[in-house]
Amino acid sequence: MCQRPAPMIAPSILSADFANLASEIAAVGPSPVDPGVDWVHVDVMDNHFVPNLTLGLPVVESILKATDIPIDCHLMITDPGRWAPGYAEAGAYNVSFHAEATDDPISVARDIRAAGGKAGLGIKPGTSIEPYLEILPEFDTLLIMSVEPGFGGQKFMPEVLDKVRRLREVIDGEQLKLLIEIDGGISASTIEQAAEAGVDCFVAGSAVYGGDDPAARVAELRALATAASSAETGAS
Ligand SMILES: O=C(CO)[C@@H](O)[C@H](O)COP(=O)(O)O
Repeated sequence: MCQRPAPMIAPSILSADFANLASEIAAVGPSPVDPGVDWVHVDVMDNHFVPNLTLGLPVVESILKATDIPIDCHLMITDPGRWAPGYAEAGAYNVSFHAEATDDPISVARDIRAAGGKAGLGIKPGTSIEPYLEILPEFDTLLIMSVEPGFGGQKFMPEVLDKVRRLREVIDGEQLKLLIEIDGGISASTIEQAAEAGVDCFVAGSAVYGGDDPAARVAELRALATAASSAETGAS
């Protein structure tokens, strides 16, 4: 048992109204029900790495001008070495690319950090984290996918929590400064088990933007994650 930082909530705008991104992001900012989300999660998909197409750097640049909330870019693209540093240069706080998309994750991570961003490594549900454990210090975030990347609104895959537990053990044992982020199917019914397994940052798309009160949904998720995480670590 050890104390961990308060759980972070990162709404995914994949489920927001793309014609009104500035107001959709403002809707999860500080409000009477919640202090405001920790990160806004932006899914960049290229229709090559995943069978879907979303948005790219020009839209991220506009989002960065529209909000002060740190932007968490999740690149579901081939050739991240070519594109990822540009998102960090533009001002994205965290830039995650996929382990399955490159043979040289260390170089990509170093280029993101050199461009001023935090570096994240995305891991698909079927990918083992074992080969990556020895390069964890190269990263600031490990993004564990709990659905197959590509679409919002899919069912949470609880089996990926074994990877979260393993990571938690290594991070705590080696006292690494690394956040575990989970993405896919996170809702009021699944967030507690993810928090108990050791997740730090929770991405939620449809659970936040699928209803008519995103701030209330964020507050609910935050309360559930905080209670479950505190029970697990023994924090009061
Ligand atoms: O990266 C992805 C999907 O590939 C996610 O960020 C989704 O946006 C999560 O959506 P929900 O599962 O929370 O609806």
